[in-house]
Amino acid sequence: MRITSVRARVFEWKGKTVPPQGNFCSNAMDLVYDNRKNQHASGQDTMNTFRFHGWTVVEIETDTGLTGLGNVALAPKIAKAIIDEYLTPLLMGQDPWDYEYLNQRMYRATHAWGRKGVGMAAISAVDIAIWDILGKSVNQPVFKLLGGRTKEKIPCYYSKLYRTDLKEMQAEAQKFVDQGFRAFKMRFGYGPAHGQQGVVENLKSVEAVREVIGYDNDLMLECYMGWNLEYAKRMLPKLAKYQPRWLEEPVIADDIDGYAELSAMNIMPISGGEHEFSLYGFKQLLERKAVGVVQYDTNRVGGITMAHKINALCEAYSVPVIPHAGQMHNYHLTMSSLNCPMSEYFPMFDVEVGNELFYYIFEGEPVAENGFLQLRDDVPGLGLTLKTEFLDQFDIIE
Ligand SMILES: O=C(O)[C@H](O)[C@H](O)[C@@H](O)CO
Ligand SMILES: [Mg+2]
Repeated sequence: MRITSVRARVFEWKGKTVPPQGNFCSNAMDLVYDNRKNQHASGQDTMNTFRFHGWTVVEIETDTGLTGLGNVALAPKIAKAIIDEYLTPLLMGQDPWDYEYLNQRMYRATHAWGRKGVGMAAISAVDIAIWDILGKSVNQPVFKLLGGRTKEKIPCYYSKLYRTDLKEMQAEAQKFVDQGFRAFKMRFGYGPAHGQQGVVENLKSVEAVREVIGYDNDLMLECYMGWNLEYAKRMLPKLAKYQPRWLEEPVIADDIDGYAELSAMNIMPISGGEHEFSLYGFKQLLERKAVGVVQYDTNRVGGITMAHKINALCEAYSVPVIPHAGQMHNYHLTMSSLNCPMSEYFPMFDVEVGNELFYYIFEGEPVAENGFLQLRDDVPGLGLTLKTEFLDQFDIIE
């Protein structure tokens, strides 16, 4: 089998989006803008650089008539340029079954500038498309090529609960308790720039959500890189009584020592990884005991080939892997490893941050039932096709 074409298109959402309210989600930009209004000079909210309203879709064709689908959401236009300019020439005429060789070829060819961030995200999209082809070529779902079915079905956690009015957050939590979810991730709205008032607001929101979901359900807390070490050290003891399953990305991804210091406090597991890349990035996190839960995203970290290696590394360190975002490219990794206990799950909503956009582009994503997801044994490859229903709400950049 040989690769005959690589097509990368950017799907830019031009449909309705839900404008975030103030203090919607603490994030890495909070410390550098006017936070009293939770916005920066241009009047937009501080989360506005963390929007996923564009998505690059990769389609790889082979001489046997197969097409593989890949995707990347980080810096989609840049990812497309990297795929077109640097990766495609490395792939043409190659055998997709040489996926380790091809992953290494892309990783090493772009190593001078691409080993973190959008370089790895672009490689990820290509690698995911390659694995889609492999599954289709042997009429097996991708998870069967990675280790098979380790779970009858995949437990998943409801992920949203961005910081809004507390009653709204409680109503949202109740709605998904009623749908049978047993685990919930919420977002803080405040961080170091919001002072003691923000500390109080953060604690109020956790109290409010716990009040609804009780203590026989898991609660995870998302900071999205919006705190710093000093603030997190103050917050952890205050949060302990709420028994969170993990506290996510309290500091920026490069502050690995900060992660390690918070983990060493042993108050609650610290999770991270959605902004880390490559096998070596996770080797660092594990060796330095920075995280107690690893959350790479397969469409960022280097693709299925890289994620599969990281799954094995994490297993050796007894650190569970719960990939960022759910989505099919992650579900296959979770299904095929006993060290992946559950998946993140974003239900389909109106487009807000953009985690939901996946549903507007792809057909085939499993819908959670009673807090579980299912992957089918009889659907080859990733199990995705391109959706046509919302095409008119995208600008597509060829
Ligand atoms: O863990 C997550 O789901 C991510 O951090 C979200 O994609 C991001 O939107 C912040 O909630
Ligand atoms: Mg996160």
